Amino acid sequence: MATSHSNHKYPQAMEITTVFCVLGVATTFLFYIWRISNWLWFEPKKTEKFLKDQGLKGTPYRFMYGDLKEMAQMMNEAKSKPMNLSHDIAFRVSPFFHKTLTTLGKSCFTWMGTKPVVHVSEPSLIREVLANYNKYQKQRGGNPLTKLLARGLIDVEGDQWVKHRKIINPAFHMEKLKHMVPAFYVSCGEMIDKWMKVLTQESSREVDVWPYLQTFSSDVISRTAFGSSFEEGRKIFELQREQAKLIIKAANSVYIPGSRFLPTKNNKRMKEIDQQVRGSIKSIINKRVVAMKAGETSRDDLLGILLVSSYKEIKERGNNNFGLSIDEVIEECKLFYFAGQETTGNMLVWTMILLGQHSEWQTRARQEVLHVFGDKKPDIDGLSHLKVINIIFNELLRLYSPAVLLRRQIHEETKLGNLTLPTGTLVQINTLILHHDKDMWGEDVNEFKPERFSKGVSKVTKGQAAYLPFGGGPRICIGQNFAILEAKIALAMILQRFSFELSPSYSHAPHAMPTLQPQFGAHLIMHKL
Ligand code: HEM
Repeated sequence: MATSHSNHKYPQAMEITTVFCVLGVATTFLFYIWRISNWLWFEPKKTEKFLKDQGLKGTPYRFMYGDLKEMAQMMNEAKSKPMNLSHDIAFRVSPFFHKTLTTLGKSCFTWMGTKPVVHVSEPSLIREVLANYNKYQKQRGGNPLTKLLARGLIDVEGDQWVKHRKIINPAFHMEKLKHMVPAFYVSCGEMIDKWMKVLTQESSREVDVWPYLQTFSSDVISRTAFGSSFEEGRKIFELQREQAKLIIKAANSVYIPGSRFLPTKNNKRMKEIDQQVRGSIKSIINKRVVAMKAGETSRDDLLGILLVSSYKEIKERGNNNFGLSIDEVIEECKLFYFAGQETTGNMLVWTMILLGQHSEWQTRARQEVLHVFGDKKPDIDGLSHLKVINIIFNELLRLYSPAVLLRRQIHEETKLGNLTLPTGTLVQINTLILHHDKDMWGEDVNEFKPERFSKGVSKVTKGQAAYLPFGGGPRICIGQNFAILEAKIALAMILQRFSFELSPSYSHAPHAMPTLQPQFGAHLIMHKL
């Protein structure tokens, strides 16, 4: 009896267990469906309403991609042909943001996938965003593989940022930069020799100066970062360049969590490059550490200064946590390439293109260089007398700012002016669009007029945060002086030996990749002087 009773009970228990299992699976399934629907639809729609209710205009949220597809489509269209020779370039460089800000107003919102992007154009609010680096942090999320290009100072927050910035700062003091001038001479001398060779048969000839300037600015970083390990540095740079292309591709698509582990061709190559780059930098650092421990005096390259500064912090504070680990030093070295090479190369290429177009300014700049240095190498003291070149650079960095936008992200609900921004919002400052804003700069905004800066930057901007080629606030570019010094020396040396004008084959096509570059090169007619 007992047996038959229990036989009867077990199937019943099994049924109940099965029901619970099915219910459990169904609940888990529904939970994930709910979470995914929330992430892809309900949250963005709620945010859209929240922002609209505050009177902010914006693009309607579109499932999963937000505005990404339209952005890519508009960018491809813009890229498909050059533009006329005008400095009104924002519509080509940032077609989607330019169109949106023109139609919806300078303060509005758009969508990077599921994330809202609030565009900030009011100088007082820009100042607030840039000043509060703890509230407005660098953008997080997306494809983690994009971090393979560079982390380091540009990517850390809070106390970590304070620590890194303190250790790296000495490398960019004017006093230290002075020791880097010979590296600038050698790299620029090599570029000029190459142009001279191209021009051996004729006194003038068309040259696409863009690849030469890219090699110049990467050689400068290799030499100033690694000193005698320059050749190894060069190889690292080539790999980083390939990495940048793969990363731009990854960053411009919607990231499906976990997809970085898929063995796709892109993913595999990105990881391979990362290993090679890290391995090469590590071996340079190890050699240097061994040499330093053996009593060799530190070198005046960025790596040497970084190591000394890090050891000094550890010694003074008596704790390894105050210094940088080898991994962190590797990241800082990678960052020098990423942050310092392309930007400075771009600054120089646009300078040559603009001086090739505006010959009266080229003549004035050359007269100044010859007056200050004659045909001698430009020395650091003389550089401070280059007033014309100063204002040319100011105007150039306004019209053709290498970094076209700054982006931040908030991690809790935050008040900005009259707006309340929900957690996770991206805040975007469209530097290039701001630099081309008529209301700020006047009717002649799209003209190349260096004289507008003759009384200094703050006179033109009336002290407002409206001119941001190097960013602003505490996280302003650490390499600003380095870049200006390098650009001044290079331009002075070029002007001493060549005059140049735009070639008829030059196609005007400014393009953000991710920094502002001439898409079809920089074809100039170069004349030996
Ligand atoms: C014309 C040349 C350059 C331009 C236009 C430029 C532009 C910028 C901008 C706009 C930022 C701020 C980014 C942000 O706030 O999100 C920045 C940051 C930075 N730049 Fe530059 N840069 C240039 C050259 C350099 C050079 C030569 C180096 C180093 C060798 C460098 C290293 C850095 C670093 C490490 C940061 C991060 C600073 C921090 O977060 O504390 N830059 N740069």
